[in-house]
Amino acid sequence: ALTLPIATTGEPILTRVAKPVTEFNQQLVQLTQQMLSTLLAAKGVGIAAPQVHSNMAVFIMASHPNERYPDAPKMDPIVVINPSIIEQSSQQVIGEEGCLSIPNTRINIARADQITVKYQTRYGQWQQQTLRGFVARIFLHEYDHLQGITLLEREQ
Ligand SMILES: O=C(CSC(=O)[C@H](Cc1ccccc1)CC(F)(F)F)c1ccccc1
Ligand SMILES: [Zn+2]
Repeated sequence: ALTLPIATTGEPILTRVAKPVTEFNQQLVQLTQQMLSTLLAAKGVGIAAPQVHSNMAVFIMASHPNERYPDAPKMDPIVVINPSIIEQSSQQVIGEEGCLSIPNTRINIARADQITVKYQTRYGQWQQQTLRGFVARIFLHEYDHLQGITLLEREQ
């Protein structure tokens, strides 16, 4: 099967800091393919490597309209590797989030509405982008996973 088991709350992998990717090889391409099929099968809008028991600094964002965010942009999945956050707006927005690793849970989280980020593509090319709204929210949610942080640690 192309999908991978998803780690759930209590599994140590979810609390560890992910390691930077240094080898942009076929193994990495395969991991991103398996993460994508796992994400699509779970009907999520994002997934991070630690959630599929890999400690690599990799995640995928795949925004699409959903009942919580009906006007969410429909976008092609983006593979994000070795991300960093360059700037975050002081303006925050509270929004409801879910997590594939915390089943049947919805938590309201305050996040910066606009962020400037830097990351590498699956081919190792550096990208710098400004993200807003729901896509910024997904990025920050997945970025947290790479720091070993989940919604439960963010909940007020
Ligand atoms: O599609 C989901 C399912 S949960 C999901 O896609 C997580 C990503 C996410 C959901 C909502 C806001 C930000 C990120 C996936 C995770 F946990 F693996 F990262 C969704 C849930 C609540 C609000 C909007 C969408
Ligand atoms: Zn999550």
